[in-house]
Amino acid sequence: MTHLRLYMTKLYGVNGGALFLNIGCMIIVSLLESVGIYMLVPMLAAIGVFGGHSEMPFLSDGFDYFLPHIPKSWLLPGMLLLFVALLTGQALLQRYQSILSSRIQQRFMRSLRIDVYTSFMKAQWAFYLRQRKSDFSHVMTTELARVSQGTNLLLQLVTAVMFTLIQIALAFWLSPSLTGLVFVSGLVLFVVFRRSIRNAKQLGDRTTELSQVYFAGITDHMNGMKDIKSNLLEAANIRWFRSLTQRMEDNTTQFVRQNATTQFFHRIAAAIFVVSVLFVSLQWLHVTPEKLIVLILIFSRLWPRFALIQASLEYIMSMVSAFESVTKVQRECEAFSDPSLIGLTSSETHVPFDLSEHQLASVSVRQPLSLHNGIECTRLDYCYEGAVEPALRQINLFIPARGMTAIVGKSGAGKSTMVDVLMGFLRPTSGQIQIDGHVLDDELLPLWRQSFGYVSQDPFLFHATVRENLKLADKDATEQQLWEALHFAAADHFVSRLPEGLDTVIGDRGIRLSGGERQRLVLARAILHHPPVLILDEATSALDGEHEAAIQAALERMKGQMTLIVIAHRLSTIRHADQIVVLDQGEIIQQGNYRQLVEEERGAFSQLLSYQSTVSAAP
Ligand SMILES: Nc1ncnc2c1ncn2[C@@H]1O[C@H](COP(=O)(O)OP(=O)(O)OP(=O)(O)O)[C@@H](O)[C@H]1O
Repeated sequence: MTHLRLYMTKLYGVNGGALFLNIGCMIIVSLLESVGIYMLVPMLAAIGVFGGHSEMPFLSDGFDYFLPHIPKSWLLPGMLLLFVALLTGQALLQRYQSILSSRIQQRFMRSLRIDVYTSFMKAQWAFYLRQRKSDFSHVMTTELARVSQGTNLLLQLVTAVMFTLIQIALAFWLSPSLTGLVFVSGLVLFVVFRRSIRNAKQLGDRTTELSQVYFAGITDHMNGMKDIKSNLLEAANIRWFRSLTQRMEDNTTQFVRQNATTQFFHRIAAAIFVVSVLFVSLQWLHVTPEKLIVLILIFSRLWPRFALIQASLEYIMSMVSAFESVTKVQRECEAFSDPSLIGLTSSETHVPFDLSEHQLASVSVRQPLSLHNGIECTRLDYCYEGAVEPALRQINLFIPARGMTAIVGKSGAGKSTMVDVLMGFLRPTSGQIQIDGHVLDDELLPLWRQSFGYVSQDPFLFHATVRENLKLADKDATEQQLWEALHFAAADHFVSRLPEGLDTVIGDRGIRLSGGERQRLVLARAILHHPPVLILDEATSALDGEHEAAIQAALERMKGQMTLIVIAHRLSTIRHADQIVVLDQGEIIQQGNYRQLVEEERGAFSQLLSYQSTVSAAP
């Protein structure tokens, strides 16, 4: 119920007055429909079915007053014309109301999509370490689609309820006792089937769970296709997929079976009910034939609405689960909101979900810090959530501006964690980082985030052209600047050989390029906006000797202009670093330049070097 209330509040928050306008239109459409039904009586009277006289309320007086004044030959055409005019008016209004309903639904969905997507974007990196990425795709696609369907049904439900209430009022006016009877029967049916609404919610929860597993599974399998193929896991995966889709099929069938059963009982009840109405009206209540015609017309239209209300409620309850999972993810994201993206909070805008272009531009324009002295880490600790041992402990380190600092160590030593903490993606558990003497806090973080370029071990490229991928870093970069950056990253030769040069579309995540080519493109992108700090996390691991030497030479040239922080497994690449920091189990165990560290023969660095030379000398 809390989620249903939240949902309604949001629906109203986004659409405001349009919701009331929609309800107003629904009331008028329902009223016009009732008048249409009611007009059948004078029409039938005009044909002479009731002998030219009617006992219907209002109409009897009307007939007595108007009929003598209207020429008989005009009566039927006049009535028919009025009937057509009425139905045309109703159809026009209904058209308007359908469009309005759709706009309400679309506007609400857009708002919800933007809210959820914005909260994903605003979440801190630490949040993504805890979550399966497929859960986000699942929420953004399947769950939001279910909420959209639910919203449509909700609006239909409101229409059905409006129609029902107005028709009941009309029926009550014609025959209170008969209407009372029908109303009580409707309520009894509703109470009898209340359980099925509760069941629908449970089935909806299970649908959410199953589709989450489905989504996570196919995402993992697509990402790990090479491993699946190389380990002959195809058959096992097909078996898993069959079993899961079987459960999904059973769940949906169970829901539809329940819904169909409810509908079945409603239909049986409708048949019994029409017969009973006829019997009770004629035998005991002595209802006149014209009233009976109108009442049967009303009730025969009303009863399917009862059934529709019941069916819609079941569907809506199953959709509430989807809304629940959307709001859950959104709340979790908000709990991990990144303070450096505070500009994306749009509560002060007129339309809360709609960030203006200006706001978006203001948070995406880079205004980097210029680093003068350096970055100082003092007694820095970092422990991952749920981990027993800290990944970084008591790190005291000064990274001088415009120099090259290399971080090395065995696998799992804490190098990537160190870089993530330096970038402000992970907040230290204790200790602090100072940038030119200023503590890296929530206030400084937005500026700091604009001040570095980063190339990861697993560089990311979008399914777009080379040009579009590069321009993500600087949308105003000129052709010359693009080629300069490519040249710096030793990528100009291979890009110029691509079929359409800069305008060649590279595949999904750059899959059509080799690992080394991807790394070089991402490096070109990172330096395009001339960041004061450039962080390379194993950024040259996939390069061959020739290209690595080209990048080394370029980095050499950059020394003195920007601060370089490099994580490298291949120790030959950091020969010219100003300082090398050796990490082991999250601690700094050695520090100095290449020559100093090599001279410490029993030191960790010399050991790392000897492992590497043994490996590279092995036959
Ligand atoms: N998301 C995480 N949750 C929990 N522990 C983590 C997480 N990421 C890393 N760790 C742990 O933190 C420690 C340091 O990991 P980190 O990735 O920083 O090492 P690394 O030196 O970069 O290793 P590699 O050279 O293999 O990339 C490791 O023990 C690792 O298991």
